[in-house]
Amino acid sequence: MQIEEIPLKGCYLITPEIHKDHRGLFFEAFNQRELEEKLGIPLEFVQDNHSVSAKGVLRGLHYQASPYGQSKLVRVAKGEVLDVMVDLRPDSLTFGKHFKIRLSGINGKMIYMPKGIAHGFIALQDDTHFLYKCGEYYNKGAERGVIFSDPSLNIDWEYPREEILLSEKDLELPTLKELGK
Ligand SMILES: Cc1cn([C@H]2C[C@H](O)[C@@H](COP(=O)(O)OP(=O)(O)O[C@H]3O[C@@H](C)C(=O)[C@@H](O)[C@H]3O)O2)c(=O)[nH]c1=O
Repeated sequence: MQIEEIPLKGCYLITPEIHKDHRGLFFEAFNQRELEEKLGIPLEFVQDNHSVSAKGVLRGLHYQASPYGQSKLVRVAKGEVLDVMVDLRPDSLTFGKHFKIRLSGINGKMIYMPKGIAHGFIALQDDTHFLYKCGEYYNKGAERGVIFSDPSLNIDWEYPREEILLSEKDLELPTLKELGK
């Protein structure tokens, strides 16, 4: 697997080695020992999540409040997304900045993000399967989010606004300013 640090400190792009043959392909989606060695940090994931989205579904931007923050290792098993991370760590040099990347079942790319990052994605194909490991359990009371269209974040979702599908919860998320951040 290849690892590159992306412009948000502590976030990494992971490209697995994909073995193709006449039957199809094979790759290691998670190898704790190798990933810990390459990232230089201990990893302890306690929950695996799997969501399925239709084209145009936008989930985000989500995080859990301290002390329930979640590191995440995210990937797409089928379909494609534009994945977006926003740095909400108050002491970070890249606070308020975002990074986006296309993840797909074809490119197999993954992102590791530490806690303190708000995360979201838009599905670019129907029946997109998004899989992720979390370093902390889901905690309903600690769920937080920032509205995807926050003008101060200025994220180009590269998708027509009128075709974006959101949950009612995500439609009502606050801006960073409203959160007092
Ligand atoms: C996230 C989550 C949701 N749920 C439940 C709550 C709700 O009834 C249903 C759907 O939840 P949501 O609408 O919050 O699902 P979703 O919008 O897919 O939320 C996810 O979005 C992406 C971008 C993330 O990064 C994740 O951390 C998570 O916040 O599933 C769990 O049981 N466990 C979980 O870990």
